[in-house]
Amino acid sequence: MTTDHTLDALYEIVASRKGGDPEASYTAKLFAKGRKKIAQKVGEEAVEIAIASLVEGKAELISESADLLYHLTALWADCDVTPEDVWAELRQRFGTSGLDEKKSRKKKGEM
Ligand SMILES: N=c1c2ncn([C@@H]3O[C@H](COP(=O)(O)OP(=O)(O)OP(=O)(O)O)[C@@H](O)[C@H]3O)c2ncn1[C@@H]1O[C@H](COP(=O)(O)O)[C@@H](O)[C@H]1O
Repeated sequence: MTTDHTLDALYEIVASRKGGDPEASYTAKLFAKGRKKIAQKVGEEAVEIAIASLVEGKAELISESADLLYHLTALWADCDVTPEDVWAELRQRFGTSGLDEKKSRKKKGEM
């Protein structure tokens, strides 16, 4: 099953930068620095989100969330994980009860 999601599109672009020119692309430079650096960035961005949610505004939370998702796609690509692997895991957790709830909310006009 494929999804049509901004994160899928971002992942494609980010993954395509692997082995690219570090002078031409921040993402290529990040891959060149290695997994430790990418993982560190993911950790930093997660902390920045936590801080933004507590003491900064909604705009900062959105901006930091975008930074985290970008670095997370880079970490997935470096580890040969695809967004679909993660969506499949989420769908499995969601289970049929989640799908039933979605149907029922749609019927009630809540979605
Ligand atoms: N979505 C992003 C994106 N989000 C954040 N960033 C970069 O991530 C960095 C995070 O901010 P920091 O302040 O932590 O950066 P920094 O201090 O320079 O980072 P380090 O020195 O710690 O590595 C910034 O330099 C941003 O430019 C991004 N860089 C690229 N993209 C997208 O990635 C794709 C590929 O872009 P290129 O990297 O230009 O090829 C494009 O679609 C871009 O839109």
